[in-house]
Amino acid sequence: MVKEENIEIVIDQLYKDSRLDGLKMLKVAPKFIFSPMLPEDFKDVYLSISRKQGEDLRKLILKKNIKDVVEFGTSFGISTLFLAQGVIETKGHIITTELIETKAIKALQNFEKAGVSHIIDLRIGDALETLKNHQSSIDLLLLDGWKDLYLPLFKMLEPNFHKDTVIYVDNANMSDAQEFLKVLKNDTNYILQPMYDRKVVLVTLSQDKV
Ligand SMILES: C[S@@+](CC[C@H](N)C(=O)[O-])C[C@H]1O[C@@H](n2cnc3c(N)ncnc32)[C@H](O)[C@@H]1O
Repeated sequence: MVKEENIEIVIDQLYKDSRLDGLKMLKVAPKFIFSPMLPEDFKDVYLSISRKQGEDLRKLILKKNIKDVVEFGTSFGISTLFLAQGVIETKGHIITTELIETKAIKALQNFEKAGVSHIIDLRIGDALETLKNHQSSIDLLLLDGWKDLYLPLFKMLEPNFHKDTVIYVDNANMSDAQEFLKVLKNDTNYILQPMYDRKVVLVTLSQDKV
């Protein structure tokens, strides 16, 4: 049986460890004057969602009885653990994917410590490959990886959406997410709802179109 307190302990520990994120980012920042930010530049950085976002995601899962979750961008697993808190109660399941192997291995250890490995399928590699040919329907898609992949991933997984699917777009206020959001804004099939001062956009399907 999953012990809620074990998940909380692991989440607390990970947030403590992530306090050094700011410092680590400062160290690599000069590099980005000349070259684009790559996932491997952030191999030691959590880049996680906030605790408030995590707690609200859990509530969203319960409110909408979400069972099938797909996450792009596991990092060390903070967001996945919040998702797990929700789907434990709805008896659901999470597929999450991470490009950087060392991060994924740490995330797997964190899921083990929290006692939630049995409900999480972590796929190591490029999300466009690891989520290819996805067969089952998706209740919640969490986009929290590199922004240039948001649109191709969204298009690839769109056939798996249903009328109540929720797409949670994190870091929606970043410049490289704007092209993706523009496409969705112009698509009458979707409704966009900004949250947390536009850091997040929640996308749902227009009910008159489904
Ligand atoms: C913002 S972080 C995710 C944070 C995590 N969701 C959390 O809240 O704890 C984004 C992650 O996406 C990963 N990533 C970037 N490009 C990817 C790709 N093509 N496929 C899978 N993961 C990728 C990065 O390595 C990074 O760890």
